[in-house]
Amino acid sequence: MHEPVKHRKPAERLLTVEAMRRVDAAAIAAGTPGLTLMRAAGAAVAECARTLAPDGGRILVLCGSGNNGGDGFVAACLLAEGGYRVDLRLLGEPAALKGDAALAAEAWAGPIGAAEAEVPPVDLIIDALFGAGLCRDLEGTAHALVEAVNRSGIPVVAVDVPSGIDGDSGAVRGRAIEATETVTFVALKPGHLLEPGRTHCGALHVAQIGTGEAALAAGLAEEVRALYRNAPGLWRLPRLTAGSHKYTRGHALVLSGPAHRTGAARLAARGALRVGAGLVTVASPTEALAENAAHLTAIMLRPCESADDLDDMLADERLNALLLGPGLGTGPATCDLVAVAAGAGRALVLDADALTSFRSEVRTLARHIRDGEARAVLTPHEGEFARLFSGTDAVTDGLSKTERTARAAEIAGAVVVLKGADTVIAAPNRRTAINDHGTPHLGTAGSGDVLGGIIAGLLAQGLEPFEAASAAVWLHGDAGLRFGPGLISEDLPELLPAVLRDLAGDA
Ligand SMILES: NC(=O)C1=CN([C@@H]2O[C@H](COP(=O)(O)OP(=O)(O)OC[C@H]3O[C@@H](n4cnc5c(N)ncnc54)[C@H](O)[C@@H]3O)[C@@H](O)[C@H]2O)[C@H](O)CC1
Ligand SMILES: [K+]
Repeated sequence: MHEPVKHRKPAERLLTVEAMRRVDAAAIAAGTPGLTLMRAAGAAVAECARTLAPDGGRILVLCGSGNNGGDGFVAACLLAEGGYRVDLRLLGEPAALKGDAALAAEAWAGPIGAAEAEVPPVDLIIDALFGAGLCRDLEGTAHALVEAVNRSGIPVVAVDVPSGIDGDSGAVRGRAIEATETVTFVALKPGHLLEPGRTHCGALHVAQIGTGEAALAAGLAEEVRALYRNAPGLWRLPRLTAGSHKYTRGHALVLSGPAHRTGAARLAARGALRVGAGLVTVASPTEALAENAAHLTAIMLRPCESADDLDDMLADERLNALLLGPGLGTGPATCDLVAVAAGAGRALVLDADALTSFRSEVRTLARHIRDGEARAVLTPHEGEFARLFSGTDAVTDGLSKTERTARAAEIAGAVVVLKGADTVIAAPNRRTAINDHGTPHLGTAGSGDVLGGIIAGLLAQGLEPFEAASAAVWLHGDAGLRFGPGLISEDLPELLPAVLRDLAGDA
């Protein structure tokens, strides 16, 4: 059974590799020797190793020539002292060891073997080859050794980052260790949460190594954007008061597609209502009214044949959150509807067909949003993203998913939710959250429609776009985690009451 997340923790900031280096430097400048940090890092690795290896078991420690390797040497000393049979192998020449890593190596009394592309029969492997200093694809012996480790099926504890994973993007650089557990330091890096890095990490542990809050603040001070792990500490859901009633909880309007394509809008509308919008209306072409009416009860229905009809409807200022896209159909008519919706200056969610209709015309869409001062959230999956932002620098090769999403948000002048196993939410000011709270079972028809509705429902209740989008992605993921196999999108709105109850219970 999915355990409800205890929240009220402050938002978890992520550190880029560069920011981590600044944290290290600030701690050392404040008087903490680098070797002290390394000893604490190595001790955290050894502690994790003890939970995976049998007492007195055989442990292979693979060290690189940098400080990641230095952490490995420290862990090897502690494990050997603790009675484990440690086989330490170095990738590269001992002369290449410098600074703190060299000092850590000097403390190792055992033999230093040469790391080759083979793995002896051991109970556990510690991967201390490469960490934050990975700067190119693995090749040669390094590549072959990582392949051998992965083929061995032996449990692996990765130091800081699985070797071969880029700490900022989560990309695999040639080949990467498939770790059982990963011990990182001070804070998670984006690569620990972005795929495929997330999957390569296995269970994640963040160890504090004595850098201190002041060093963390110093490291974060120059961050070009605030990077977070999405969790309830990052946003606050609307709270009902005794005076709350349906007119104080906003009114979401969802545009429906034509007959036989109305289900997506209904899924979205149900999500908006379940997450707490006071009123939800589906605006539907006349020919689909009966089809929609047959399925709707608490959700109201209005005819809408054209952009003019929508314009007339939006004279009602109480319609404060709009969702266009699911099942709407692509083409000029949808572009006209989006232009009117954006021009009304409301909170606006654009998904699916509303995004595809502006393929490679994102600057036109951005102009509608800007001119209408709409508080917009775009929710593309990768395909819709590529089409919408084609021709812009948001789709430049080699960029991390966080960078692509932040650039897209700046270009669109809207919050962008780039959906996937690792969903990234970014605001035009580059504030970014990575969501790893979800399940592959959410990959089912209509799941994105429900997500759009949850965002619209939270916008209707007054949440700002970045918080509404981040909260909705997390709620959507939590609902999916409660159901698992057999999940279909119709289940998702009905799971929200339990999700909301558990969150409220933790207040
Ligand atoms: N506060 C902390 O987070 C601490 C982290 N520690 C550890 O330090 C490493 C980072 O150490 P660094 O020396 O900068 O780099 P690496 O050890 O990751 O890399 C070693 C070395 O390898 C070379 N290299 C890079 N890519 C390749 C490649 N594809 N093929 C071959 N060689 C490569 C490059 O020259 C690097 O310099 C961090 O991960 C933590 O584990 C501190 O120990 C404690 C504080
Ligand atoms: K590593």
